[in-house]
Order: sequence, then structure tokens, then C-alpha cells
Amino acid sequence: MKTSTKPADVNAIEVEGLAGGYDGRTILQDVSFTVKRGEIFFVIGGSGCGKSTLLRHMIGLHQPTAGSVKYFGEDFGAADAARRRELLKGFGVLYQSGALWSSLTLRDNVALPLVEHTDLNRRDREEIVALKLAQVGLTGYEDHFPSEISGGMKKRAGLARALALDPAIVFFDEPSAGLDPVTSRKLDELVLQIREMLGTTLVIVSHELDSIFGIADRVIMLEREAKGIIAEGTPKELAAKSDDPRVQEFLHRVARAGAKA
Ligand SMILES: Nc1ncnc2c1ncn2[C@@H]1O[C@H](COP(=O)(O)OP(=O)(O)OP(=O)(O)O)[C@@H](O)[C@H]1O
Repeated sequence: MKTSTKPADVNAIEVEGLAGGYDGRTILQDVSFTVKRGEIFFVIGGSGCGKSTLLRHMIGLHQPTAGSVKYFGEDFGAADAARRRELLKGFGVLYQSGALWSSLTLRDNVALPLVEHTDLNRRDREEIVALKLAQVGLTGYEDHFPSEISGGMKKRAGLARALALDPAIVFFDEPSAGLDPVTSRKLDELVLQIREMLGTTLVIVSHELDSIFGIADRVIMLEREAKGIIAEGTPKELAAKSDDPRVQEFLHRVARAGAKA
């Protein structure tokens, strides 16, 4: 499934010394890593280690207590509110729940960011919506409501909406949550296609081995006690060479579960 695309040698994201948490409780400290443009970059680790927390601090939903996050060289935390809003338009974000509006058709769900953030007229919006739904294989479902489509299709529709503004970076929290293995693999293939077609940088939170080994260019592994990164590299490198038992246990535990699936 893996493609030959080489990520460009440009840093899309630079996280330096990031710390964060909730209500004075530190969940992450001194977290540093970079993501190259066009890379499919996974944040992996056991439940509660802070994967979603890292994402939330990276996109400004929570303020880091230390460190910086730069997008294409620009410091997100140092930007004023207007500039932040501008930068946020360059991100597509898909939360675990998918969060499509149940009262809106797929067409209107995907159009929402265009209505909110652009001055495009209705006809131009419709064209973009049709293109985005085509990119995720949902042509013909424009008038369906989320309740009328499968879980995998909802994720695809969420992806179409996240892509509406042609973001340079997409953050995807647990793509395979709630999906069967076959549907998960199809979603993985779609992620690869999106990167191929659009050159999008993808940051994906996941603990699912099939996805990690199937499509991740590189991963960081977080650990709860360490409050940060305990391993970084390609999944194969880590599985073969890491001498950290936590990394080995995590990857092999998931490997066994993945092999059955
Ligand atoms: N909004 C919040 N307020 C307070 N504590 C939170 C909040 N969100 C997460 N936490 C706590 O932060 C820690 C890390 O949670 P987080 O959701 O980031 O982990 P995760 O690695 O994404 O886990 P999972 O794989 O189970 O989704 C947990 O102890 C969690 O209880």
C-alpha cells in the first residue's frame, strides 16, 4: 500500500520544548519534533498518554505552558488573534467523533467551512463541494444526511469537509475509531491518495498497527509516565531496533491484534 512519494525537505511543523496539560496538571513536557511537508506523520501510544492533548495544544485549542509550535517557519503561539485565525484556515481537523452536523446534508456539511471562511458565491461553492466529495469517493451522496451513510462514509465526508479550504496540513484524531478493519484499510488508502493528489501533510493520532505500519512515514510514540516522546522513527525501524521494552510491548501487542484482524 505504501507509495514512493518522498516528503519534500521542508518543515511543515516544528514543535520545540512544548509543555501542556489541564488545570495545572502537566500531561506533556519538553516535547520536540518536526514534520516534513507531505509527510504522513503518526502520533502513537497507549490510552491516556496525551496524543489528543498534543494535537489540541498544537492547533491552539489549549495554550501550551511552554515551548513553541511553528507552521512553515511561523510561530503560531506568537501570532496575534487575526493571524492565528488566518493560519487556522490552513489546517483541516478531524476529531475522533467525526462531528458532522446531523441536520445538514453532506453537501451542506462540506460547504460549511466555505460559507464561514470565504466569499465564494453559491455556484463556486457547489463546484468545490462536488470536487471534495469526489476526492473522497462520495459522488452521488451530496443530498444524504449523515444518518443515512455508513461509519466509513462519515469519516470520508469528514475528510472532504476538512479538505474544503485546501489545507496544507490535516490533523486526524483516531481515523479508525469505530471502523471495522476492512473499512479502516480503505480509509488508509484514501489518506495515501490525498497525500499523492494534494501533497497534504497529515498528522494522525492512532494506536492501530495496520495503519501505523501501512501508511506512516514516521511516528513519535508518547508515554504517560514520561509525559512525552519515548521513541521516534519509522515504524519498521522502531519495531526492529528499539531497545525500549515499552515500545516493543506496544508495537508487538498491537501487531498481534493487527495480525488477527
Ligand atoms: N479536557 C480535559 N480536561 C482534563 N483532563 C483531560 C482532558 N482531556 C484529556 N485529559 C486527560 O489528559 C490525559 C491524556 O489524555 P488524552 O486524551 O490526550 O490521551 P490519548 O493518548 O489521546 O488517549 P486515547 O488514546 O485514550 O484517546 C488523560 O489523563 C486524560 O484524562
